[in-house]
Amino acid sequence: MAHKGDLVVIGISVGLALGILIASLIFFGIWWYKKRSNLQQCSNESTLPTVPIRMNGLGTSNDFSASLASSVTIRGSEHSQKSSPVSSWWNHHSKDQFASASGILRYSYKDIQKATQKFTTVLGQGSFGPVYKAVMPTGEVLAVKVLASNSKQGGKEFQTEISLLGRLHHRNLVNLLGYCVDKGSHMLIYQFMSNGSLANHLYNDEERFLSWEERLQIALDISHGIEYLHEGAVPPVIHRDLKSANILLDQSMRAKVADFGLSNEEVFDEHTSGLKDRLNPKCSTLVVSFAPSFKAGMSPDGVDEILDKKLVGECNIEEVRDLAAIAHKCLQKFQRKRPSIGEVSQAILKIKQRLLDREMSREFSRVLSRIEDQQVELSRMASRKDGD
Ligand SMILES: Nc1ncnc2c1ncn2[C@@H]1O[C@H](COP(=O)(O)OP(=O)(O)OP(=O)(O)O)[C@@H](O)[C@H]1O
Repeated sequence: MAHKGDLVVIGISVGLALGILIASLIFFGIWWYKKRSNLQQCSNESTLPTVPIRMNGLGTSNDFSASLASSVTIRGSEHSQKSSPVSSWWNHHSKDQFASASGILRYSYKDIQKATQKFTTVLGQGSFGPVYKAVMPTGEVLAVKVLASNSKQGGKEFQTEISLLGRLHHRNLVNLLGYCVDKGSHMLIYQFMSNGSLANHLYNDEERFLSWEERLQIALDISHGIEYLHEGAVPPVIHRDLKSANILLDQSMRAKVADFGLSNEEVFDEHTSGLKDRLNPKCSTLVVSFAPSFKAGMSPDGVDEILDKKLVGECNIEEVRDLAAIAHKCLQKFQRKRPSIGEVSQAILKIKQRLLDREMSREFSRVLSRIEDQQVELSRMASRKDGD
């Protein structure tokens, strides 16, 4: 017969064992429940929309899709995404489901028709098709590029522009804000650039004169935009149609690079030489800023001959020469002799810094001379008072 003390020990042990078992069951139950609800949440998120589709220019619909995410490479994301062909999303996903993971909104044909007053607000005409100004019911002003139905490369360009611009965001690039695929029309919707193209400002005498300071800033803006395309985008993007018509100016005359219709990611070949033809687009970056007729092979000393006549006497010729020297380097025949776009930006920044220093010392001497004038005036008043 068991001893009374033994029974107590056995009872406590059994109790402890049961307690541990129950605690483990509770712990396991909570863990399992949490895991299950996490999994459920993840599967819900993967089918959930990332971006609302705007309908009628007002609200948002519940028609969402994350489908583009697989075909769009966002900076810092896995390189493997690059292998998704641009056209695959177009062929394999319903148009109604398409929405970009990068915040591009979808508009209906009716929205755009209304916002462009039945397509009467023409801003210009490019090889892609006409561009219209659109005022949305919210007051937002946009630029709508309509893909001409007879455009040869239009369909492909349209796909390229959406997939490229959807993932490229920089203050010196004209951002794609939306698109419209409706009633057989394809449209791209961009931020509106109220001061139009740089080409217009350079070649149209009726446009306001661009000062040297503004031109230098425009060159810097362009080089920053291109630097982002070459060195910030993954994979890098080469514009391939960089010209003053594709540089647009905002209300503060700050420049943004536009029109990626001819951009082509295929120029990047990571297995061979990296960026093929790496520096070609850089050549035109600076040239537009001061001399419409700058030519390859021209010495930077010849800059006086090609300087925009409107700038003569209105700029610091040393700064002009320095900028010409950078442009000249960009036009070198051999690629290895040309600077990288990062070097170009740095070089322009230095010129801008000198310009700012010059402006500051000019302002300083202006203030000094004002103080001197006041001192003279004060001593004159003091001597007059002494005379009284
Ligand atoms: N986002 C915008 N904001 C304001 N105006 C614009 C905008 N985009 C284009 N435009 C105007 O529409 C015109 C045509 O633009 P588009 O980009 O279609 O052609 P392009 O660049 O002039 O020529 P191409 O297509 O041959 O390169 C531009 O010159 C500009 O005046």
